[in-house]
Amino acid sequence: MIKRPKICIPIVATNYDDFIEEINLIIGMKPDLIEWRVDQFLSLLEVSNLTVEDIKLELVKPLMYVSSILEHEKIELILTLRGKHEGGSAELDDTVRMMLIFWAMTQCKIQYIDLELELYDHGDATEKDEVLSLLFKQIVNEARTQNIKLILSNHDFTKTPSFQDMVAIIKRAQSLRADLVKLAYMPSTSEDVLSLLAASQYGATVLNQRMIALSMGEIGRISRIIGGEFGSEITFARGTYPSAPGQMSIESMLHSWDSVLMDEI
Ligand SMILES: O=C1C[C@@](O)(C(=O)O)C[C@@H](O)[C@@H]1O
Repeated sequence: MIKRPKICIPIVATNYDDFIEEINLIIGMKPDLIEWRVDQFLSLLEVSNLTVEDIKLELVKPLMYVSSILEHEKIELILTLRGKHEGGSAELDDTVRMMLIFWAMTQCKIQYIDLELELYDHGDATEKDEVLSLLFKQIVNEARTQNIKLILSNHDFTKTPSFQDMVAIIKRAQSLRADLVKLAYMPSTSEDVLSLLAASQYGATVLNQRMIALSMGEIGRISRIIGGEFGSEITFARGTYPSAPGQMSIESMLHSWDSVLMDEI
């Protein structure tokens, strides 16, 4: 029987009214998880002119709303405040971003936090890097204390790394105590999709690492349906708007699984 991963739908609203409308629509779609893309929510604000406290004020209402309504609906929440260099939408400094993530974790019930692995692994040891590494460790510790699952992620919207590079990324994230490692890449060829799935399976079976693996765009779409067979535990479907190229509606996803299962062997 084909293994179905959990389905996550992202909220990509850019203001509070749209946010409320979107979340209620998405709840009606009955996903297993909802990802709040906080970077999208902040994307129309001049965040570089705001203090961290100002940004917290913008976030507090939607944060309380999303966490309480999802707890009531028994849908899990992934909080993502992604950096620009990995496809995020807000012009936020990495340090501010990490401070906001940490703060959000202390405000309400969140089940998963998504952090780019790159936030920890970013080359030269400058003073700023040290601050970032410290904040990274604080977030990891807070996640442990509160039993929030830590997703360490890596994205590339232009290409797919080699199989060896993907395995190295999984091992690195594993050494930083990731609960789940997420790989999301754009393929140029179908071989890239195969490599991504192979890396996911290697992570899940050989490295014993919980995985999420997505190949984006049109060629990659198949990975969103069959990823479960290759160890990927969560797939992303489109809600009101997609948060990445290639996302399908939840109905198409369920339909594709049903049609494979219903056809007798
Ligand atoms: O990392 C991912 C996966 C994703 O990029 C996708 O390809 O569906 C969508 C993002 O919202 C999420 O954070």
